[in-house]
Amino acid sequence: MVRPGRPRVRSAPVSTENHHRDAHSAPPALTPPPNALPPVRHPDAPAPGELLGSHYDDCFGCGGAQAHGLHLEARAGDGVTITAEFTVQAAHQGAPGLAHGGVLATALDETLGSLNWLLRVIAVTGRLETDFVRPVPVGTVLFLQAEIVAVAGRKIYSRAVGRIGGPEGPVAVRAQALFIEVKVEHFTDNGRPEEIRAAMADPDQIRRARAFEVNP
Ligand SMILES: CCCCCCCC/C=C\CCCCCCCC(=O)SCCNC(=O)CCNC(=O)[C@H](O)C(C)(C)COP(=O)(O)OP(=O)(O)OC[C@H]1O[C@@H](n2cnc3c(N)ncnc32)[C@H](O)[C@@H]1OP(=O)(O)O
Repeated sequence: MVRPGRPRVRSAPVSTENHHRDAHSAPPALTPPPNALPPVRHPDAPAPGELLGSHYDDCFGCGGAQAHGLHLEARAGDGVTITAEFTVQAAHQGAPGLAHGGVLATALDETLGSLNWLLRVIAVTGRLETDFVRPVPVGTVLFLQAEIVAVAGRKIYSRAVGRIGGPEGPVAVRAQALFIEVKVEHFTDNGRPEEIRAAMADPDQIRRARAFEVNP
């Protein structure tokens, strides 16, 4: 007799090969090609230890104007690395008392996005692969560390890790990513006109966009 309800799924053996992935075993789309080069820190990049500041006040990741945003603060590190922190708020829950996975992915995405500032390149996320290693309670300070691994033309290969509480805390999330360099027109051609108009009227925003544009 066939009973209605949830089908029984016999679980197949689970491969553990991806559990502790590093740059040497990245999936194909996230593996730098043979012609990739090491990243070069731009001479005008913020000094190690300097806060990067928000790239846009209304950014959900780093903007000050988003009440329920992450308010993530990123700081330049040595070489082409950054660190960042954000405190998981009640508005960021998925399960009771725990951070939503999408919010944690946002924190990784924002940290990796900020990292491109050290190259003085505007880039957007093409691919972001995230491992969720341990649950992150509300109230946690998530401490993120990110680095660019390699650059191939417009493609920027990077990775990040998020730890609970501080730089020595247990790993909660990891990510590998591919960012693609774009021109300012990526935003001006595609963004909703009212926000683009407001951004164009804001001298701070213009200055930030120009800083990217003069990239030699
Ligand atoms: C006054 C106004 C001023 C405004 C100025 C603002 C300044 C703001 C400053 C900083 C902003 C940073 C914001 C940070 C926020 C955090 C980061 C995010 O969340 S970003 C949002 C999420 N991401 C997207 O919305 C991308 C959507 N996707 C696209 O627009 C396109 O797909 C794009 C640009 C990524 C690529 O399109 P193509 O036409 O330009 O280039 P193709 O030829 O398709 O790709 C180039 C290469 O990349 C590979 N590629 C592209 N996507 C890939 C993927 N998903 N996986 C693997 N490879 C991929 C391709 O295979 C190709 O490789 P081969 O050159 O042939 O070797």
